Order: sequence, then structure tokens, then C-alpha cells
Amino acid sequence: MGATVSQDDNDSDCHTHQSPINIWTKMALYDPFLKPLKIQYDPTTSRKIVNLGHCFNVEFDDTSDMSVLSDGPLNSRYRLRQFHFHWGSSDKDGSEHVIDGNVYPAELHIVYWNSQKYESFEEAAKHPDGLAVIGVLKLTNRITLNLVSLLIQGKEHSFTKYNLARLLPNDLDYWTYHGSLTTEPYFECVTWIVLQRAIPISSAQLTRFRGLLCTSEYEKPVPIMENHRPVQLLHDRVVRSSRL
Ligand SMILES: NS(=O)(=O)c1ccc(NCc2ccco2)cc1
Ligand SMILES: [Zn+2]
Repeated sequence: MGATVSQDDNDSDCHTHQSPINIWTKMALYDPFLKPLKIQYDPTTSRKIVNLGHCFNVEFDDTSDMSVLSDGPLNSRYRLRQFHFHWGSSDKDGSEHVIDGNVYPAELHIVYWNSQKYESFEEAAKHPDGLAVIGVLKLTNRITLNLVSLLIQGKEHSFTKYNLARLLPNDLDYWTYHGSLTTEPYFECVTWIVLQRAIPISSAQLTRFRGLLCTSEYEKPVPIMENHRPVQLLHDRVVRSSRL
């Protein structure tokens, strides 16, 4: 009889840095050496918005260091690749990270890769310091209005001069921990930076998310009702906070 593989192979000892997690704010360790996030953004780098079937991405030109993230918990400069959202089948759930047991209706992920050490996003994703993802809850109408034309999987169209700053709160205090991609291939390559300021998102905007279809033109329409992963075990990790 061969060895039995645990149902969720993330329990095996080589998958102990998975994401998302429940952040118990009272257990987070204030680290005075954490710097403020430095977010440099050039609106001319936004390229297109695309329905990937399980979510939609706003994608950027990441052929040079035009829109970059540095400082914060990071030791390198990270280049902006894309941002996307996670949501639920109702306003009661949807976020991936959970704060003191509280689930939010949706979560934005702004995905950067370490262009100082690695040649490409795909290469960076194979290393523990390869990616940095900012998690935040915020939505502006321009994105949801664009979803109307992205209804079916595979659809995309140009999305230029987008001002990313509209997605971020003024207060950039954050929790940070080492974790993974929250979808396949679940690589443990992400320095997570979860903003402490959650900005409300309207129910109408969430409804438009759920209106996105994961089917193509010729199939029976199936909406992307939810695409958030359950929280994972913290194991030996400590979450640090940029604010006392
Ligand atoms: N939800 S997320 O921010 O953790 C996230 C971000 C990016 C990918 N990309 C998937 C991928 C392909 C090759 C390497 O990586 C998957 C998940
Ligand atoms: Zn994500």
C-alpha cells in the first residue's frame, strides 16, 4: 500500500507558507524598522482589462521600471504587472484575507515582481522573494463600467491611462507576512502587504463582478459567482505591522 497523500497536500510540511490567512491584529508584531510603502506609478503603463474566466485582470506594460513598489518590507524594487479582484457569491463573503475573523465583500490584489533580481514575472514567481502583492478593498466605477463589455471569458479591451492611486486609501499602514499565490500554482513566492485601511465597496459594483461570465460565447452562460480561497494555517509565521 503506497503512502496516503493527505487530502489537502498543503498540510504536508513543505507547504507551510500558504495564503490567504486570518490576520489577528492583536497578535501582529509592530516592527519599527518597517518603512512606509513607496509606490511610484505611471498611468501610461496600463494596457488592457481581460476576463480570464475565473477573474479579470487589468494588465500593465512591465517591460521597464515605470510603475514600481519599493521600501515597506521589501529589499528590492518590484515592477507592477497586473491587478485583479476576488469576490463572493454574496456581499457576506468575498475577500481572501480575513481580519480578526471579519470577511470583507471583495479584495483587490496589486501584483508586482522583483525586477531587480529576476528577468521576468514567471522566473520571479519561482523564488520566495519573487513577488509582492498589495491587498486592499477599494473599487471605482470606471472598472465596473468596463466590465459590461467583458462579459464572456477571453474578452479583453484596452484600458489605458488608469490612475491606480484611485484604488488606494490615503493611509498606507499595512500588515506584512510571507505567503503564496492564492490560486494555482500556489507558489510560496509572495511578500504579502495587506493595507490596514479597508475602503467600502458598493453592492452594485459587486453585482457587476458577479455578472462576469466564465463561459465563452457559445456555451450556456455561467457567472463567476466567487473566486476566493479559504484561509490557510499560519504555521510558524509572524505577521508584522507597520503601525503600533
Ligand atoms: N491571487 S494572487 O494575487 O495570489 C495571484 C497573483 C498572480 C498569479 N499568477 C499565476 C501565475 C502563473 C505563473 C506564476 O504565477 C496567481 C495568483
Ligand atoms: Zn489575487
